[in-house]
Amino acid sequence: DVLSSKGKRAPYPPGPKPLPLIGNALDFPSEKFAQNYADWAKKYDSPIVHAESLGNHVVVLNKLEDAIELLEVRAKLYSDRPTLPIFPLMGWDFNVALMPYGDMWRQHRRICQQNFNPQAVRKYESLQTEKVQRFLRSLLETPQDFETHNKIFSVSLTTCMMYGYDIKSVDDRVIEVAEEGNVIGGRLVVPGGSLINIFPFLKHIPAWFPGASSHKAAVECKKLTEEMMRIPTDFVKKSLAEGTAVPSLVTDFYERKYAVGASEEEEELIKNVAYTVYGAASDTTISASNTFICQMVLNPDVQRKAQEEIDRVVGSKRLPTFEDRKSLPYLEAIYREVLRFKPPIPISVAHAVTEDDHYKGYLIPKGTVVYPNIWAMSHDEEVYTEPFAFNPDRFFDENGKLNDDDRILAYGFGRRICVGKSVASTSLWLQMATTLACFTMSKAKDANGKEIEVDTNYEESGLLIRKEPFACSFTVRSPAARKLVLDPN
Ligand code: HEM
Repeated sequence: DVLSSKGKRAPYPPGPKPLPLIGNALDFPSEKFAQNYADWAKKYDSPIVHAESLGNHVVVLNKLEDAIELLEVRAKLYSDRPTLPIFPLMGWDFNVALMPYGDMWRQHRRICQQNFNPQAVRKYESLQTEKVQRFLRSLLETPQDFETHNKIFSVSLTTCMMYGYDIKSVDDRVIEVAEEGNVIGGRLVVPGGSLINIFPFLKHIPAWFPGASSHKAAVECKKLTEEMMRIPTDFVKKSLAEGTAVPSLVTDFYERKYAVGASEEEEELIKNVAYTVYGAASDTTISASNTFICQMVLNPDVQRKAQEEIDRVVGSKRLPTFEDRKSLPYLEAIYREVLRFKPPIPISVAHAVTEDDHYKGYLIPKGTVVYPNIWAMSHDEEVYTEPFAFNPDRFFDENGKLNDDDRILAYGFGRRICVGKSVASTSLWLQMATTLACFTMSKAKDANGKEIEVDTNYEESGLLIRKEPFACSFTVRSPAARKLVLDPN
């Protein structure tokens, strides 16, 4: 059915009209991707929109049902990733999240699944508990630095899970290189970010050539990526040699390798997974937990209701634990609402199509880059009334029970769905539960005692959104809460 009855090929989905030669090169948004593509859906009166430049087709799905049909029901065709010619130059070809659909990806994904499935992640519970307790203690000591504490919580949790490497300060070189690498990399890979993506031959131009600035940035990015992999791996080897190693993905691997041997291939797999997870796990979780804090300040009634629930179910003599999760439905609704309200990767990570496909009368050609617009779906007025209000009550049915809308769209779709979602869910939940149990979050006051308005803006960093810095005051809720923070066990 490639050709319609008149012998013409089926049309592409609607979208801006292409110009001769350059197609839609000038139409692609360079910022606010999610909002812009949602606007296209309105403008062209179609939830599926399309644009094209120099043979590169992009399709954006703004409705959940289309994302499910294409990315999940037709997963066999829609599970590839667009590989940009720039990735190897950046050292990003080892990133599991960006690998093409195939055996190499499958081998890496299997290791992720073995470690991060809902049962397996229980092995991280004591580590998550330890890190959350440190987070609470830092909040008590220097509440004004809550953003730093929040960052250290997520990053150190990840580097401990992967390398047994504890990060205590944001000045740690591993944080620095990852951040620089991500900023440079993020700029290069956004649509329209680098000419190298459009003109692959540019990658043969040496970095020192005048004007080869994105090439230079890629080389810099590669150096940083290699450093980011090397520092914690060296740490693991050293700590094993010194007998100070603690269990982690990479430590366990090298222990096994030294004891019974392992192939070089296996070593690469483990190193690539650890490095990918470091990039995938921290900033996403930080984005979500900052949304949580910000919304608690802006919605004191929601906060109070959650605290009442925790007080009722958990009491004040101990901190909430994972066993309490099923007994705290309102907190569960807050977790859902945080990720609905501000999905950390609003248009997700692009999928790519491996064969020509037809859908709803449109042609989606082989190689098309497909973005599910998570933000548009989670703000779909037909599904969520008043989508721009932060309201956990939307997740309860008329009998006051949690409804079955428990699919967190923020984790993406199909075979490439976030493989770390159980880690993310448990880390975020424990952080939210214990913070609410011990602290009240409210607007900070300036030197004159006047409330400081909360900055609700986000900054786009590649495909990720990060909360802009904002002021917030953390007040310990009671002497009992203070005691729990200081002596949680
Ligand atoms: C709130 C936190 C997080 C959010 C919102 C998030 C979101 C996402 C999204 C949207 C994708 C792309 C899904 C798709 O292509 O359809 C993804 C992929 C991925 N995530 Fe997460 N993520 C989070 C935390 C984590 C954590 C904690 C880990 C690891 C422990 C992780 C590991 C990965 C990996 C490895 C991939 C690539 C999967 C693949 O391409 O096969 N993520 N994540």
